[in-house]
Amino acid sequence: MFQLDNVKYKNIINTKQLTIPADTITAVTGPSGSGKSTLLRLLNYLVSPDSGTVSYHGKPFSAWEPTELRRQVMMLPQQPVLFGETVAENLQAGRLFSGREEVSEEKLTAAAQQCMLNKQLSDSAENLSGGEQQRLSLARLLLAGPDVYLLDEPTSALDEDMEWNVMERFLAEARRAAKGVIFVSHAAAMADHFADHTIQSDSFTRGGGLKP
Ligand SMILES: Nc1ncnc2c1ncn2[C@@H]1O[C@H](COP(=O)(O)OP(=O)(O)OP(=O)(O)O)[C@@H](O)[C@H]1O
Repeated sequence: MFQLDNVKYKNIINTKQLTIPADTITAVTGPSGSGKSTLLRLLNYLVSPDSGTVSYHGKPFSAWEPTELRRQVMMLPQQPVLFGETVAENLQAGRLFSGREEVSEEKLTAAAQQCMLNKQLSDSAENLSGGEQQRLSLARLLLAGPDVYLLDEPTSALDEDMEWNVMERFLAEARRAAKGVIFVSHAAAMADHFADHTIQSDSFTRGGGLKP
Protein backbone atom coordinates (compact mmCIF):
# COMPACT_ATOMS: atom_id res chain seq x y z
CA MET A 1 0.00 0.00 0.00
CA PHE A 2 1.03 3.57 -0.70
CA GLN A 3 0.12 6.24 1.79
CA LEU A 4 0.31 10.00 1.41
CA ASP A 5 0.05 11.97 4.66
CA ASN A 6 -0.37 15.75 4.59
CA VAL A 7 1.36 15.86 1.24
CA LYS A 8 1.77 19.11 -0.65
CA TYR A 9 3.73 19.45 -3.89
CA LYS A 10 3.91 22.84 -5.61
CA ASN A 11 0.34 23.98 -6.14
CA ILE A 12 -0.48 20.65 -7.78
CA ILE A 13 -0.88 17.98 -5.09
CA ASN A 14 -2.58 18.68 -1.79
CA THR A 15 -3.98 15.86 0.32
CA LYS A 16 -4.44 15.22 4.03
CA GLN A 17 -4.45 11.50 3.53
CA LEU A 18 -4.61 9.22 0.53
CA THR A 19 -4.09 5.47 0.53
CA ILE A 20 -3.68 3.48 -2.66
CA PRO A 21 -3.54 -0.31 -2.65
CA ALA A 22 -0.40 -1.84 -4.15
CA ASP A 23 -1.85 -5.28 -4.85
CA THR A 24 -4.91 -4.51 -6.95
CA ILE A 25 -5.74 -2.45 -10.03
CA THR A 26 -6.39 1.23 -9.46
CA ALA A 27 -7.31 3.84 -12.07
CA VAL A 28 -6.51 7.53 -11.68
CA THR A 29 -8.80 9.81 -13.65
CA GLY A 30 -9.48 13.53 -13.89
CA PRO A 31 -9.19 16.47 -16.27
CA SER A 32 -6.06 17.24 -18.26
CA GLY A 33 -3.55 19.16 -16.17
CA SER A 34 -5.13 18.11 -12.88
CA GLY A 35 -2.05 16.38 -11.47
CA LYS A 36 -2.42 12.70 -12.40
CA SER A 37 1.10 12.33 -13.82
CA THR A 38 2.49 14.26 -10.87
CA LEU A 39 0.86 11.78 -8.49
CA LEU A 40 2.60 8.88 -10.30
CA ARG A 41 5.92 10.74 -10.18
CA LEU A 42 5.51 11.13 -6.42
CA LEU A 43 4.75 7.40 -6.11
CA ASN A 44 7.91 6.58 -8.07
CA TYR A 45 10.06 8.91 -5.94
CA LEU A 46 10.94 10.94 -9.04
CA VAL A 47 9.83 14.03 -7.16
CA SER A 48 9.54 14.55 -3.40
CA PRO A 49 6.76 16.47 -1.68
CA ASP A 50 7.41 19.99 -0.38
CA SER A 51 5.83 18.81 2.87
CA GLY A 52 4.30 15.61 4.20
CA THR A 53 5.23 11.97 3.72
CA VAL A 54 4.81 9.34 1.03
CA SER A 55 5.18 5.74 2.28
CA TYR A 56 5.23 2.33 0.65
CA HIS A 57 4.60 -0.78 2.74
CA GLY A 58 4.51 1.47 5.81
CA LYS A 59 8.03 2.80 5.26
CA PRO A 60 8.56 6.47 4.28
CA PHE A 61 10.29 6.91 0.94
CA SER A 62 13.17 8.68 2.70
CA ALA A 63 13.95 5.38 4.45
CA TRP A 64 14.00 3.38 1.21
CA GLU A 65 17.09 2.86 -0.87
CA PRO A 66 15.93 4.49 -4.14
CA THR A 67 17.23 1.69 -6.41
CA GLU A 68 15.46 -0.94 -4.33
CA LEU A 69 12.23 1.05 -4.33
CA ARG A 70 12.35 1.48 -8.11
CA ARG A 71 12.90 -2.23 -8.61
CA GLN A 72 9.67 -2.87 -6.73
CA VAL A 73 7.72 0.05 -8.18
CA MET A 74 8.26 0.91 -11.85
CA MET A 75 6.75 3.70 -13.87
CA LEU A 76 5.90 3.89 -17.54
CA PRO A 77 5.99 7.58 -18.50
CA GLN A 78 3.52 9.09 -20.95
CA GLN A 79 6.13 9.40 -23.70
CA PRO A 80 7.86 6.11 -24.57
CA VAL A 81 11.60 6.04 -23.90
CA LEU A 82 13.93 3.79 -25.91
CA PHE A 83 16.90 1.92 -24.44
CA GLY A 84 19.01 0.42 -27.21
CA GLU A 85 18.70 0.08 -30.96
CA THR A 86 16.69 -3.05 -31.57
CA VAL A 87 13.41 -4.38 -30.25
CA ALA A 88 15.36 -7.15 -28.48
CA GLU A 89 17.74 -4.71 -26.74
CA ASN A 90 14.80 -2.64 -25.57
CA LEU A 91 13.06 -5.66 -24.12
CA GLN A 92 16.19 -7.01 -22.46
CA ALA A 93 16.70 -3.57 -20.86
CA GLY A 94 13.74 -4.36 -18.60
CA ARG A 95 15.68 -7.28 -17.18
CA LEU A 96 18.72 -5.07 -16.55
CA PHE A 97 16.65 -2.43 -14.72
CA SER A 98 15.37 -5.07 -12.37
CA GLY A 99 18.84 -6.50 -11.78
CA ARG A 100 17.82 -9.84 -13.28
CA GLU A 101 19.49 -12.10 -15.79
CA GLU A 102 18.74 -11.77 -19.49
CA VAL A 103 16.05 -14.05 -20.89
CA SER A 104 15.77 -16.14 -24.05
CA GLU A 105 14.49 -14.78 -27.34
CA GLU A 106 11.37 -16.93 -26.89
CA LYS A 107 10.55 -15.08 -23.68
CA LEU A 108 11.15 -11.71 -25.32
CA THR A 109 8.83 -12.65 -28.15
CA ALA A 110 6.18 -13.93 -25.72
CA ALA A 111 6.24 -10.63 -23.79
CA ALA A 112 5.96 -8.66 -27.04
CA GLN A 113 3.03 -10.80 -28.15
CA GLN A 114 1.36 -10.40 -24.76
CA CYS A 115 1.32 -6.65 -25.52
CA MET A 116 0.26 -7.19 -29.14
CA LEU A 117 3.58 -6.06 -30.62
CA ASN A 118 4.17 -8.12 -33.74
CA LYS A 119 7.67 -7.06 -34.74
CA GLN A 120 10.93 -8.91 -35.26
CA LEU A 121 13.38 -8.80 -32.36
CA SER A 122 16.00 -7.47 -34.78
CA ASP A 123 13.82 -4.56 -35.94
CA SER A 124 14.93 -1.02 -35.17
CA ALA A 125 13.03 0.37 -32.18
CA GLU A 126 13.44 3.93 -33.40
CA ASN A 127 11.45 3.16 -36.54
CA LEU A 128 8.44 1.85 -34.62
CA SER A 129 5.32 4.00 -34.57
CA GLY A 130 4.34 5.81 -31.37
CA GLY A 131 1.74 3.15 -30.60
CA GLU A 132 4.24 0.34 -31.23
CA GLN A 133 6.76 2.03 -28.96
CA GLN A 134 4.09 2.16 -26.25
CA ARG A 135 3.51 -1.58 -26.62
CA LEU A 136 7.27 -2.18 -26.62
CA SER A 137 7.53 -0.21 -23.37
CA LEU A 138 4.73 -2.26 -21.80
CA ALA A 139 6.41 -5.50 -22.82
CA ARG A 140 9.73 -4.28 -21.38
CA LEU A 141 7.97 -3.51 -18.12
CA LEU A 142 6.40 -6.99 -18.01
CA LEU A 143 9.87 -8.50 -18.40
CA ALA A 144 11.19 -6.26 -15.61
CA GLY A 145 8.45 -7.70 -13.36
CA PRO A 146 8.18 -5.15 -10.53
CA ASP A 147 5.62 -5.63 -7.74
CA VAL A 148 3.74 -2.50 -8.79
CA TYR A 149 3.29 -1.00 -12.25
CA LEU A 150 2.64 2.75 -12.51
CA LEU A 151 1.25 3.37 -16.01
CA ASP A 152 0.75 6.91 -17.29
CA GLU A 153 -1.77 6.69 -20.14
CA PRO A 154 0.03 3.61 -21.47
CA THR A 155 -2.14 3.12 -24.54
CA SER A 156 -2.95 6.71 -25.51
CA ALA A 157 -1.44 6.39 -29.02
CA LEU A 158 -3.48 3.29 -29.92
CA ASP A 159 -6.85 3.16 -31.61
CA GLU A 160 -9.71 2.35 -29.27
CA ASP A 161 -10.04 -1.34 -30.11
CA MET A 162 -6.37 -2.02 -29.68
CA GLU A 163 -6.23 0.13 -26.54
CA TRP A 164 -8.81 -2.08 -24.85
CA ASN A 165 -7.20 -5.28 -26.12
CA VAL A 166 -3.72 -4.32 -24.95
CA MET A 167 -4.97 -3.23 -21.53
CA GLU A 168 -6.98 -6.44 -21.22
CA ARG A 169 -3.93 -8.56 -21.96
CA PHE A 170 -1.48 -6.56 -19.85
CA LEU A 171 -3.79 -6.45 -16.84
CA ALA A 172 -4.65 -10.15 -17.16
CA GLU A 173 -0.95 -10.92 -16.89
CA ALA A 174 -0.53 -8.51 -13.96
CA ARG A 175 -3.46 -10.14 -12.15
CA ARG A 176 -2.14 -13.63 -12.90
CA ALA A 177 1.19 -12.69 -11.35
CA ALA A 178 -0.57 -10.94 -8.40
CA LYS A 179 0.98 -7.56 -9.20
CA GLY A 180 -0.41 -4.13 -8.42
CA VAL A 181 -1.22 -1.64 -11.16
CA ILE A 182 -1.99 2.07 -10.85
CA PHE A 183 -2.91 3.45 -14.24
CA VAL A 184 -3.81 6.93 -15.41
CA SER A 185 -6.61 6.98 -17.94
CA HIS A 186 -8.50 9.72 -19.71
CA ALA A 187 -11.28 7.22 -20.47
CA ALA A 188 -13.75 6.83 -17.62
CA ALA A 189 -15.20 3.73 -19.31
CA MET A 190 -11.80 2.06 -19.25
CA ALA A 191 -11.33 2.89 -15.58
CA ASP A 192 -14.78 1.49 -14.78
CA HIS A 193 -14.16 -1.66 -16.77
CA PHE A 194 -10.64 -2.58 -15.69
CA ALA A 195 -10.00 -1.10 -12.25
CA ASP A 196 -10.92 -2.41 -8.82
CA HIS A 197 -10.80 1.20 -7.53
CA THR A 198 -10.85 4.58 -9.19
CA ILE A 199 -9.28 7.69 -7.71
CA GLN A 200 -10.43 11.07 -9.02
CA SER A 201 -7.80 13.78 -9.10
CA ASP A 202 -10.04 15.91 -6.81
CA SER A 203 -9.12 13.62 -3.96
CA PHE A 204 -5.42 14.50 -4.04
CA THR A 205 -5.46 18.08 -5.28
CA ARG A 206 -7.98 19.85 -3.07
CA GLY A 207 -6.76 19.17 0.41
CA GLY A 208 -9.11 16.28 1.01
CA GLY A 209 -8.47 12.64 1.78
CA LEU A 210 -9.65 9.34 0.48
CA LYS A 211 -9.34 5.69 1.24
CA PRO A 212 -10.35 3.84 -1.90
N1 LIG B 1 7.64 20.43 -12.08
C1 LIG B 1 6.58 21.21 -12.28
N2 LIG B 1 6.63 22.52 -11.95
C2 LIG B 1 5.56 23.32 -12.14
N3 LIG B 1 4.39 22.91 -12.66
C3 LIG B 1 4.29 21.63 -13.03
C4 LIG B 1 5.37 20.71 -12.86
N4 LIG B 1 4.97 19.50 -13.30
C5 LIG B 1 3.70 19.67 -13.74
N5 LIG B 1 3.30 20.93 -13.57
C6 LIG B 1 1.95 21.48 -13.86
O1 LIG B 1 1.07 20.85 -12.97
C7 LIG B 1 -0.17 20.58 -13.58
C8 LIG B 1 -0.47 19.09 -13.50
O2 LIG B 1 0.38 18.38 -14.41
P1 LIG B 1 0.24 16.81 -14.65
O3 LIG B 1 1.15 16.45 -15.77
O4 LIG B 1 0.42 16.10 -13.37
O5 LIG B 1 -1.30 16.71 -15.10
P2 LIG B 1 -2.11 15.48 -15.73
O6 LIG B 1 -3.41 15.41 -14.96
O7 LIG B 1 -1.28 14.27 -15.77
O8 LIG B 1 -2.38 16.03 -17.20
P3 LIG B 1 -2.64 15.26 -18.61
O9 LIG B 1 -3.93 14.47 -18.44
O10 LIG B 1 -2.79 16.38 -19.59
O11 LIG B 1 -1.45 14.40 -18.86
C9 LIG B 1 -0.07 21.11 -15.00
O12 LIG B 1 -0.65 22.38 -15.03
C10 LIG B 1 1.43 21.16 -15.25
O13 LIG B 1 1.75 22.17 -16.16
